Amino acid sequence: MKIVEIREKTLPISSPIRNAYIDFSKMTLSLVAVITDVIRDGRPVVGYGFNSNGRYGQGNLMRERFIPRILQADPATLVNDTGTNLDPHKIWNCMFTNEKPGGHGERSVAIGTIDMAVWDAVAKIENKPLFRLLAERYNGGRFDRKVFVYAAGGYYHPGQDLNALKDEMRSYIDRGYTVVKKKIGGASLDEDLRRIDAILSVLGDGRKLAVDANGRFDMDTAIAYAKALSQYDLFWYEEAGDPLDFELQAMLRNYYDKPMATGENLFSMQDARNLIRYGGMRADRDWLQFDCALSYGLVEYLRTLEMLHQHGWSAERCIPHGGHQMSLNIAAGLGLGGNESYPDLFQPFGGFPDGVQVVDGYVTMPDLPGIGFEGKANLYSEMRALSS
Ligand SMILES: O=C([O-])CC(=O)C(=O)O
Ligand SMILES: [Mg+2]
Repeated sequence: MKIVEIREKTLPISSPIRNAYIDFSKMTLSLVAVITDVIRDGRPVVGYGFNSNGRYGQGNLMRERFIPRILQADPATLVNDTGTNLDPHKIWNCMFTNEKPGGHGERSVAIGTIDMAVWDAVAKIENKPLFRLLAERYNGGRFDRKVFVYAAGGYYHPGQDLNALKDEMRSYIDRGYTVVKKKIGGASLDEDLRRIDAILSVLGDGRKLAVDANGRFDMDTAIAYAKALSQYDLFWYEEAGDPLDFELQAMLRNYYDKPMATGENLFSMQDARNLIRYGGMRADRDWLQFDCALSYGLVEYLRTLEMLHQHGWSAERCIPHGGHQMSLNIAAGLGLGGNESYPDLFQPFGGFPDGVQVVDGYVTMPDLPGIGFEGKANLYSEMRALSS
């Protein structure tokens, strides 16, 4: 069997919101289809992938380097030993041919997106949900259909007053979420505290609220926020400083003993390892948000999980960024602590298969082959348009 074609289309996921660092008015993503010669129900098996919000579409890199490398390789070098399915690890090595180490950023997004589509195809060819396949291959068969999810929102919307912010947060709780997230650092500390107080008047408990600074703060500002946020007992304080400023992250623990989270902008196992080595993160309370779609895919994420294991970290401390069904499958199949979700943003890409409800902060994975995109009608219609 072999891959016959790989298509990419860059699509808008724009909205007028902003965090402390960027606005999303020009945000795009790459949608990828990996078309195989395996026929099921009269149609070729196609794997799909897309990159999460925050980095832009990567069609040029894919077309220049990664897609040609796969299509020019001898197909026999990209399949498993029995020749019955694709081997994501071999395909990853093929994509990474003639790439130097270090400098991860856009290339890791391009490879991560293709990797997602490859895993989707592999699980579809085995005719099972990806979370089951991952559990069988890498987790002694153990999976948990129930995955914790939290609602990420609380962006700076033009013209949104405190009452509208409260309504937004209430709507997440009404939809079954038990933890919500808001942005900080896009306003003054005083203004952010007013926003937090308003939200807590709805939630009633700091542990139901995470805050995310998107890497905006220098050391002094990160510490000032740490001191001010300490009063609330929050779910987490996320990405206070630059993602590669491990000293800032390590210093913060002297001012903030509640949970912190970071890692969504670390795009390789090596960068993740530096965070663990030098970032002062605490395995008993902090959270890691590495997002496979932005960081060389699941093949690399497996290396990251192995690295964490060697450093005494449980996979349960991982709650990936990105709000996609790929990480939902990884969470269910490999025992992560949960997954992000953006109930009203980045549609139709984010979210769950149709009919999947959030109940007491958890979703239950349905039995759809592959990642499960076919179960989300508005997403699947974009995917079909690319592959047909
Ligand atoms: O606003 C963003 O860039 C997304 C983000 O940080 C998150 O979901 O944690
Ligand atoms: Mg974030």
